[in-house]
Amino acid sequence: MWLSRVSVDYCRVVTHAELSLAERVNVLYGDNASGKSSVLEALSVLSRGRSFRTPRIAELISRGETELTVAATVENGLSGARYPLGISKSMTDTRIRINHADVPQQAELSSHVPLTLIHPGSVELVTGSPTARRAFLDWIAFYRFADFNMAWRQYQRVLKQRNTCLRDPRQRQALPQWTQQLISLQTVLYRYRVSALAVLQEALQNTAELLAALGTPQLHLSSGFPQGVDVEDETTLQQFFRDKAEQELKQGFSLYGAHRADLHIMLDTIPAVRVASRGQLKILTVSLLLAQSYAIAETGTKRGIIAIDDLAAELDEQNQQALYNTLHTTQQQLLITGTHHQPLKNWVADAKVFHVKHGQVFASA
Ligand SMILES: Nc1ncnc2c1ncn2[C@@H]1O[C@H](COP(=O)(O)OP(=O)(O)OP(=O)(O)O)[C@@H](O)[C@H]1O
Repeated sequence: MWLSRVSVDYCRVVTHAELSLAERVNVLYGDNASGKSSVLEALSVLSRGRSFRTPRIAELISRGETELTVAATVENGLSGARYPLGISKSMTDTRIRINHADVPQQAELSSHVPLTLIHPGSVELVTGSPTARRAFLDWIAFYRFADFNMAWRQYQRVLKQRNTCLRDPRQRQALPQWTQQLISLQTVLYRYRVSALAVLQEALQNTAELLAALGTPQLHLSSGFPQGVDVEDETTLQQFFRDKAEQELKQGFSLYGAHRADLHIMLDTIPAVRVASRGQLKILTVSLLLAQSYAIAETGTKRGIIAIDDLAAELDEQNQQALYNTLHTTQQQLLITGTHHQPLKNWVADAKVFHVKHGQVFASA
């Protein structure tokens, strides 16, 4: 899938923009604060329902306005289908439309916009908390496995109920029931994540040039239980939760389970965050995110959308060249932003170029 047209209304400094995109490479250049990232944030809202810079929608809506809207035309390369979709978000309300019909859930919209975003803050994937890494892996599972989203949502619901039971003595009698449900879902989620990791590892081979100097990272999934606990064995988990009952009741929330899983990213058996330089962390992050995009794109049309905000940030010329070589061989639709300096020169030659100026977007001739 790729986007042939995108329109953005009232996203930060961008009050209105229309972009007629190229199927492969699109470059958005402009001065600092001109609105390049705002356009990518708008795409992030379309794909994931939120920005990559803030969880607060109020910060995203242009000052003085009450609602932002992002609309696009999706082209499905394989089936030849073309259809519009869009999302409007106010402080209190979200409206989603796909092919002229109202849709209640963001997940449905996300499934039509397989976007991977790479931005200067992305490095938190390696350096930050496990939350980002779980979401990273789950995003692959979401696109690759049809029933993953249902299982994931069910898990969130069960976890919430179980935490209420742990916290509130009046609800305590329902604890065994929610614990059992939580146990049943452990295996399901764990297996999805193991499969997502396998897909990711295979896709990572496509980023070999980028990783040449660094070596391929070792990726290990931890289940959210102490090492040695077999999450695929219900009896083991039942006994485990019985043993931990006192500890969990004391804390008042669920201390173990898929919501505590992590994807450990290692270089030569040491956590990457402890050995890699800042530039190397960036290379590693970019490789992982590209692999994520390839993993997602393997379904259906074998295409996805990759948006890279501020491509040049912290990459030396050799790594920029390696990134260029890597991306050049893929089928993905690319949106790349940067200031109009040296780093974009590689891309501009075969790209559709947009100039972003004071929140307006102009297609270059
Ligand atoms: N809610 C808002 N309404 C209007 N303008 C906003 C809002 N939030 C932020 N801005 C302004 O929008 C601009 C943000 O631009 P953006 O981050 O998209 O720029 P950019 O072209 O990516 O810049 P850079 O090259 O520096 O990364 C800033 O000037 C910021 O002050």
